[in-house]
Amino acid sequence: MTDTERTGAAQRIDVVVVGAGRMGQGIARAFLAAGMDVTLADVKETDEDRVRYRKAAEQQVIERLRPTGSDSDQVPQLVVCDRESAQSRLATADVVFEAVPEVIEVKRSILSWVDAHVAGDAVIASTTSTFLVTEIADLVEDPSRVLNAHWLNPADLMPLVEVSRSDRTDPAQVERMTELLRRIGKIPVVCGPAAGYIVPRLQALVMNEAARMVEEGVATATDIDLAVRAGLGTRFSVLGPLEFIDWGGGDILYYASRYLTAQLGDRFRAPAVVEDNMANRRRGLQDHTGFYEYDPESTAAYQAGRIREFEELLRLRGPELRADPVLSERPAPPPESDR
Ligand SMILES: NC(=O)C1=CN([C@@H]2O[C@H](COP(=O)(O)OP(=O)(O)OC[C@H]3O[C@@H](n4cnc5c(N)ncnc54)[C@H](O)[C@@H]3O)[C@@H](O)[C@H]2O)C=CC1
Ligand SMILES: O=C(O)[C@@H](O)C(=O)[C@H](O)[C@@H](O)CO
Repeated sequence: MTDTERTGAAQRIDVVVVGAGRMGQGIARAFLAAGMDVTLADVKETDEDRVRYRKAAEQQVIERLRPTGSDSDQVPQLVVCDRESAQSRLATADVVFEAVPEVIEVKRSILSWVDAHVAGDAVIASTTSTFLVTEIADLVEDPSRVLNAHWLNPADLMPLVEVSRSDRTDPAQVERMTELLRRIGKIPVVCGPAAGYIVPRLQALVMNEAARMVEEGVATATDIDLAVRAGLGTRFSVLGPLEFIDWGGGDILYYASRYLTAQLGDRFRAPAVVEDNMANRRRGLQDHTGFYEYDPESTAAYQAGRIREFEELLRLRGPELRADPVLSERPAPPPESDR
């Protein structure tokens, strides 16, 4: 496809998803829901009944598809194909999402196969949760067209997609990917080749700390989950964590981190930027500067806007948060002395 064709408002973009499992199906659904055609390629070579596998994958994509957000009357087309048919699809692809298991040998073999068949100017995106884009880039001949597109699960529902690029990724390919993601209603963020992107890195700390609290008997799993849904999660869906440092006060985080470090250990130590902001009176709203700059003239309006977002969120989510828990907890094992 030429650049002129590509820049047209309603231009067709050939999307091929390689790997028809949980993420591949979700990604396919995200494109279909936005009114775009998609090819979902099942490329595993095996004696198993892959015809049946492909039929099941197709059924799962279609069954869970919600009404399309597109204005077009045209029904988007899903093609679920095998390795052989995928080759011709790759030859005309604009964008390829690799969604095979998180095993580097499998990624290597599939990406090298993709590389051998894909159109010369297509962008190749890995959905890997862990491998750095710098490692993925080494698996194809032209690293300038490689990036990671980390969709969150469930891929069709979660708005965020983290796009991770290496120094070798062509910025134009990053732009092309973020544009495409926006076109299907996703919210892309761009990050460098650092382990854990943004979300897995943050959520691993939260999830491990929650598990640790169960282990230590601090609270029940039900109460910890409710505390996150009604507290942390509710707040962080309106105010990002850095915005909340400024909102609540960088001084509070500075003091809290010292206390928690003394009580619970080094994993709570604040980074230098928090100490530095404290020392230089960049404590957020109160100093009109912190991680963000605040114009005193418009601060009240900004705060009122965020409060309205809270109210709207609670209007929608309040009843679910107050409902009885839907899960029953696994009873804690007896103490070792009783076993
Ligand atoms: N499951 C999750 O919650 C998330 C997964 N990811 C990432 O997405 C990628 C795909 O993960 P899932 O969809 O969960 O995996 P999955 O196991 O559900 O699907 C993998 C697909 O690859 C196929 N496959 C298996 N072995 C193969 C081989 N040797 N050659 C070619 N195809 C093969 C399978 O038949 C299946 O269609 C991974 O890199 C994973 O880390 C990213 C975010 C969340
Ligand atoms: O947030 C997601 O959907 C994914 O990033 C995952 O769950 C990853 O597989 C990882 O964060 C698991 O801990």
